[in-house]
Amino acid sequence: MPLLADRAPAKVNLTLHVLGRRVGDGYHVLESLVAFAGTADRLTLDPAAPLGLTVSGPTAGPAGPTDDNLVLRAARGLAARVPGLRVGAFHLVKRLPVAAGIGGGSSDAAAALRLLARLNGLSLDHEAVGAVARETGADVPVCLVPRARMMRGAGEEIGPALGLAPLPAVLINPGVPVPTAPVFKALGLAAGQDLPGAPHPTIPQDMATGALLEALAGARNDLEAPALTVAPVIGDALKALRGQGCRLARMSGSGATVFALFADRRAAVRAAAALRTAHPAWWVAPTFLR
Ligand SMILES: C[C@](O)(CO)[C@H](O)COP(=O)(O)OP(=O)(O)OC[C@H]1O[C@@H](n2ccc(N)nc2=O)[C@H](O)[C@@H]1O
Ligand SMILES: Nc1ncnc2c1ncn2[C@@H]1O[C@H](COP(=O)(O)OP(=O)(O)OP(=O)(O)O)[C@@H](O)[C@H]1O
Repeated sequence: MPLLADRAPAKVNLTLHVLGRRVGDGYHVLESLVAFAGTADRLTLDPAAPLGLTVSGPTAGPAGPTDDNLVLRAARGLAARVPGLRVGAFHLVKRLPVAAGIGGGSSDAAAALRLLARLNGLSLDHEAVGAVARETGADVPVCLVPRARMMRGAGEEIGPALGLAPLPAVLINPGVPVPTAPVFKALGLAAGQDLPGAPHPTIPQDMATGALLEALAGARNDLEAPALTVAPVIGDALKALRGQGCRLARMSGSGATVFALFADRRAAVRAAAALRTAHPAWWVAPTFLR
């Protein structure tokens, strides 16, 4: 059987409202419009070999020990739940920045589940696939079918694909890894506490881009302020994007990656070139979000 291959695109939280913090597991309750970039890691699966993983690519080192990789955690989780599951040897080409708020590890795990589902003729709606996605990380369920949609709860409630027009964008990571847990902690919510704030705008199916941009302007990322206390360089990255004549600039997830939306692809490519010249050490990616 030939190699199976898939892409693991970067996840971008176009909005991220924190509604409060749950009693019990202490996870935060969110409402987030999530979209996916063209920029991606790449994952292959060789079904002729035993379960394993090799990693190459520019961010293979920062992704940490191979045995702890979310690709293997997801694969082992699915094998434990589905008797007789066919597995294989994965190879990950890691390009996305790590601990960056763009869910690279989550998207890799979701790609592993898609490849195993394909190899075994399983539907992505299979109960075991959903359960393993939730166990592997809060962002994994939304990455299973990477199309713009709403995410709620702690990440386990996934809305339908919204059919938005692709948004020309630039992603920037200023090179500082920002782990997720300390950013949520810096919000300072006690278990059971709500975070007051204007409600999330409704995003209907097939929303026109102009109306979407208006809705996005009226929304926010509640993790931006706490992330700025953890990594002040995020402020420099936002300022650099805003200097490029974008329609909207905001942080994704728990940072440090920030994104800007542009009127068209040419404007995004031009801004990316200028940002690379001004900040050669930053990761800069012009892309479409969809
Ligand atoms: C910030 C987001 O990226 C937005 O999409 C996600 O909510 C985080 O997703 P993730 O990195 O896959 O999160 P996990 O690896 O499951 O959790 C990392 C840590 O973040 C905190 N966490 C995560 C998700 C959530 N809804 N509330 C939380 O408080 C918890 O302290 C947890 O220990
Ligand atoms: N395939 C993987 N890619 C990246 N990191 C991985 C992977 N597997 C395990 N990890 C570990 O997971 C941690 C978080 O990595 P990741 O890049 O997914 O964070 P993130 O972009 O902040 O995610 P999120 O937006 O979901 O919070 C890293 O510290 C890394 O050691």
